[in-house]
Amino acid sequence: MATRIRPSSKRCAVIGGSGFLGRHLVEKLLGKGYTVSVFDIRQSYELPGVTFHQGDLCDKQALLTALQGVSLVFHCASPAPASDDKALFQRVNIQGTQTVLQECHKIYYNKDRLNSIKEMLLVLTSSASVVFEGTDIKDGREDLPYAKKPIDYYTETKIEQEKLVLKACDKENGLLTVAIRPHGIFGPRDPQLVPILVDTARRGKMKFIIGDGSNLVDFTFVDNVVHGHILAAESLRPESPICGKAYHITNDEPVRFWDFMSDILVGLGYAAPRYHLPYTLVYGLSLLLWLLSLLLRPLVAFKPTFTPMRVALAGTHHFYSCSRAKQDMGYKPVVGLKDGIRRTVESYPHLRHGA
Ligand SMILES: NC(=O)C1=CN([C@@H]2O[C@H](COP(=O)(O)OP(=O)(O)OC[C@H]3O[C@@H](n4cnc5c(N)ncnc54)[C@H](O)[C@@H]3O)[C@@H](O)[C@H]2O)C=CC1
Ligand SMILES: CC(C)=CCC[C@@H](C)[C@H]1CC[C@H]2C3=C(CC[C@]12C)[C@@]1(C)CCC(=O)C[C@@H]1CC3
Repeated sequence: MATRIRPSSKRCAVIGGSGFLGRHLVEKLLGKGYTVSVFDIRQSYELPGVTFHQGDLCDKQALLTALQGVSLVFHCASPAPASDDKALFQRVNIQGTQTVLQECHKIYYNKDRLNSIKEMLLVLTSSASVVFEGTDIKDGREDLPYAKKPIDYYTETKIEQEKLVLKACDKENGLLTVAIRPHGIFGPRDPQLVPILVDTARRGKMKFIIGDGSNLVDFTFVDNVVHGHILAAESLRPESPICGKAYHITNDEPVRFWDFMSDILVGLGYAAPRYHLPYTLVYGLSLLLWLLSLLLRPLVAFKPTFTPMRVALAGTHHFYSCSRAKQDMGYKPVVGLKDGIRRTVESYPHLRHGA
């Protein structure tokens, strides 16, 4: 019979802990004296103080094993937004999240009183994009309605996932939940932003600015996102105002999308984009390409670089207010944007021009 592990407030689980954000979160938690169970479909590193459980989020038994002895769960697993596999998003983000909620309930109810879990705490990594429909958002607050026409399957399922988690918050039944909505996470080891940007530059496609280049966007250094998650976890108590709510976590320094991209590109030795293209033209073309890729899918598989979502992200304003997080949990970014960009650029020597 498996040994029962007594839960401790310094033991937690990170679902998706092998990923970019997950690993940064795990490292910070270890530094704060937590021991961590990582649950992920892959194992990408080893660290003292971390127990790895390799498995799929939808596998109840595997998940239950990983959550033994834990009363704090961070859920930051998701398929990559670049995928267009609708079934995968539904399975992982919706069914997988339902499984997480069920297993959290099970841990709470199956506790023999010796375990003395007061509450199960669940911190979900949602996304500020749950309110983004492809049009400008300026200083958006958490009370903006969810996107009625989500721009892709990723966004569609992140909305459902957040609704499920917030609705499950139930003080009477010992499950406390909160959702963190980061935006544009960047930093060392990010598999998306810098690699996509550099790849686009290396293919000679980073010459153009979509629109007039004045659109303001939030980019959030990964340490700030981690800080927001840990603050949320440590503030999550039955009497706390954060129970069952969503919180924007950003760098709180909106920046022109194209200035941010140029700073990274120039920092890595590439030329900044210079020529302007009209936004509506590029967006229209991206829609056409996307439709074409769907129609031709049975014959040829091609993935357009310029998806409608990416063009919308590159050509509109989308920045969010963090005043709710500041007020309810004392959030303040710990790393400024300039410093974050410098640290990020330095962490990618292999992506420098000519490397
Ligand atoms: N990167 C960004 O800019 C933003 C990310 N987010 C959210 O942050 C979270 C983390 O994102 P990243 O670290 O950037 O992504 P990532 O792709 O680096 O990490 C996700 C992790 O989830 C794991 N995973 C995927 N499917 C799984 C499954 N079926 N069972 C178990 N594990 C599974 C992956 O193996 C991976 O390690 C995601 O929920 C994402 O939606 C939200 C806003 C912005
Ligand atoms: C703010 C935010 C939510 C960022 C998320 C990260 C990615 C969606 C971006 C990271 C690199 C970006 C990028 C483009 C679109 C958005 C990203 C993928 C372009 C494809 C937009 C059109 C171009 O001219 C090239 C860009 C390359 C980098």
